[in-house]
Amino acid sequence: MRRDGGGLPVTRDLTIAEVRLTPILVADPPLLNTQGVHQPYTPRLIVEIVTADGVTGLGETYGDTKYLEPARSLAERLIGRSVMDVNGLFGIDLAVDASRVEGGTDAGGLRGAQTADKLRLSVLSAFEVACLDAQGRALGLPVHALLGGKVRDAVEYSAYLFYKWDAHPAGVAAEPDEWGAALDPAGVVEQARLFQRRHGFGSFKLKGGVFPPEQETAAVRALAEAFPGHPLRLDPNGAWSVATSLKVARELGDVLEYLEDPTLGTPAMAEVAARTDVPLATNMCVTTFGEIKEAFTKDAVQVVLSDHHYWGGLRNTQRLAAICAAFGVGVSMHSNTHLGISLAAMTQVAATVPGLHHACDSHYPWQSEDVLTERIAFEGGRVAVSDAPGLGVELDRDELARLHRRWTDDDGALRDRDDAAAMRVADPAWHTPAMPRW
Ligand SMILES: O=C([O-])C(=O)C[C@H](O)[C@@H](O)C(=O)[O-]
Ligand SMILES: [Mg+2]
Repeated sequence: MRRDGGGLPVTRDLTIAEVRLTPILVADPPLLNTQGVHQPYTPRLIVEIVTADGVTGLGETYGDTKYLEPARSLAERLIGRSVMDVNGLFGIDLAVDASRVEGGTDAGGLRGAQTADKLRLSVLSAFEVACLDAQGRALGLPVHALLGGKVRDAVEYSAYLFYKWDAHPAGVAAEPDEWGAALDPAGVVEQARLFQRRHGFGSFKLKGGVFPPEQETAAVRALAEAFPGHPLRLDPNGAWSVATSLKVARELGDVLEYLEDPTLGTPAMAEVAARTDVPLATNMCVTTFGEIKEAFTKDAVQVVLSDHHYWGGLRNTQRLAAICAAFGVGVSMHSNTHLGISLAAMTQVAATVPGLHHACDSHYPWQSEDVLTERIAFEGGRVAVSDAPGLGVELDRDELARLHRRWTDDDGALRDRDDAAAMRVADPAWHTPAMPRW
């Protein structure tokens, strides 16, 4: 218990008095993936949980409409509960509209199967993080201490390379983009050099599934020549058949740290894994606890990329890491257009995971806008683990208001991320590709 200067216990009223939900639209460059291209602005939801004596905890999650509806219902039901009652939070019967999700895939297929429970957890995770942040601020402890303590002082991230255009299509309102185009091996290497110069990253992941595999293989070869000995990954988001996956694994086996989701679904991943020594990583076929058994018993994946948003928060991320350790499966982190609150949360939990042997993914360098008073810095590709109370970040209210105004001003076209629709602006004939594409 904290004590005041005279040694007396300080009592805190940790009852939740207010919950503020702020949907925002943040700038996103024209990054290409197998579904299409990123919209010029992407939705996020910022959660603030305020205690009776004025401590505010921050959380962040996906901001599409399907997340906002359950978030609003949850926010109302939290008033009067304690920020300490995180187990109780997960026990709240949070009804989500299953018809919106069941049988579908997440983000047009980039994040695996969508289920009502995964949607529920993706919402709850932001509230869990906000509760932990509030607890930490109230108790004067960093979130990692609330999670059992850090086992490292810095968390390594990888450069997340994308094929990209130099700008969004003509006529589309967008923020200036200083990265330039990357549409061939030379462009990819140039982008990697920029990432290394700006942030010191030592490992590189290329988002693939955009061009035929020969072109992407050539880009990874060019990276291997430019950065000899550095860990490299290629992630086509399931765009390849088993045969194509095996061909790429043969051609790049000597330079790849792992291949990420070369093909769709656990059975196909297991087939690939059985016939190559290249480790397979996933943020698509193992995205929920229910998917673990089949994948691990079939030895379909060797690395799971956790994402605290859809796995249901920081404590579930620790549980996932423990299960992976028991099965000898590696663990790392998936990332998706998140801002600094989530990067701080990822860093706090990653600091507590003992067997984290792979650099985590982060889109953060692509996000030119943030809602923090101070951006989080990568030094030598690492984020220092904050020991400040809570997540160790502060909200920039003016920026939050500005990005929220962008959301309210939007006619609804951008409030639900749709990479295929964004691609149709440039190519009206574009449709979501049938998988496997190659
Ligand atoms: O598979 C992955 O690593 C991702 O899903 C990350 C993102 O969705 C990425 O593909 C994107 O945003 O285009
Ligand atoms: Mg992936």
